[in-house]
This record gives sequence, structure tokens and C-alpha cells, in this order.
Amino acid sequence: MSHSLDPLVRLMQTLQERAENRPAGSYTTKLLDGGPEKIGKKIREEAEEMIEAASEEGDAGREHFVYEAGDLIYHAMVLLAWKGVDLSEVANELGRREGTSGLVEKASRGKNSGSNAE
Ligand SMILES: N=c1c2ncn([C@@H]3O[C@H](COP(=O)(O)OP(=O)(O)OP(=O)(O)O)[C@@H](O)[C@H]3O)c2ncn1[C@@H]1O[C@H](COP(=O)(O)O)[C@@H](O)[C@H]1O
Repeated sequence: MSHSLDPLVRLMQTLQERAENRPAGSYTTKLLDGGPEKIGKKIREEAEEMIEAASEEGDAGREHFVYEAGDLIYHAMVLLAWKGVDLSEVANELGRREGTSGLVEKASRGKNSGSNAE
């Protein structure tokens, strides 16, 4: 299954434009004006909603889960825009980690690399 990442790239551009111009009548502008505190509160709320939706079954549950994931990712990207960080920088960071197990990375920091993914 392959999906285009173009909508994410376009959304990042829109959010960067909002961060620069802060147009009135924009929900994103309201968030940006509230800074990390307001944006962070929404990220926490949306993360909770996504986690709750993960337990819902069936097609409707799956659809709701995808909807909540969209909310979380949008709000996380608003924080990136507030910070002046592009999505490509995050992609590069993930690319840098590619092929390195989290357990191996944790062990390299001298942390317990047991079976619990904590
Ligand atoms: N992808 C999104 C997006 N996802 C979610 N949301 C908004 O995020 C909010 C989610 O919060 P909740 O579900 O808690 O709803 P709420 O209770 O009304 O929210 P609060 O008032 O508590 O903050 C809703 O208002 C959604 O409309 C989004 N708002 C905007 N975008 C994108 O951002 C673009 C720019 O938006 P504006 O800057 O608002 O023009 C849009 O064209 C879209 O592409």
C-alpha cells in the first residue's frame, strides 16, 4: 500500500505561511499566538483521543482512529511551524535513525535494553 505524502508537505507550507503572516480568522493563527503552552495542551488532548480511539473496533473504529491521528499530527505540525522547523528536518532525523533498533540506541546511552519498550 502506498500513499502520497504530498498533503503533509502542503499542510506544512500552509502552517509556515500562517506562522509568518498570522492572518485573522485562522484557527492555526490562534494556536500559534498561544505558543507552546496552548499548542501543547491541544497535542496532549489529541494524543489522549487518538489512544482512546485505538481500542475502538470495526470499520467505524478504524475511521475514527485515523481521524484522531490526523488531529494529533496537525497539532504537532503547528508546533513545528511555531518553532520554525520544517517537516523535512524531522524526516531527516528519522532517516538518520533508520536501521538502528531503539533497543540498540538505548543500550548505546547506557540504558537498560530489556524487553519493555519504555
Ligand atoms: N488539518 C487541519 C486541522 N485538523 C484539525 N483542525 C482543527 O483542530 C481542532 C481540533 O480540536 P477539537 O477536536 O478539540 O475541537 P474544538 O473543541 O473545536 O477545539 P478547541 O476550540 O478546543 O481548540 C478543530 O477546530 C479542527 O477544525 C485543523 N485545522 C486546520 N487544518 C489545516 O490547516 C489549514 C489552515 O487552517 P486555518 O489556519 O485555520 O485556516 C486548513 O486548510 C487545513 O488544511
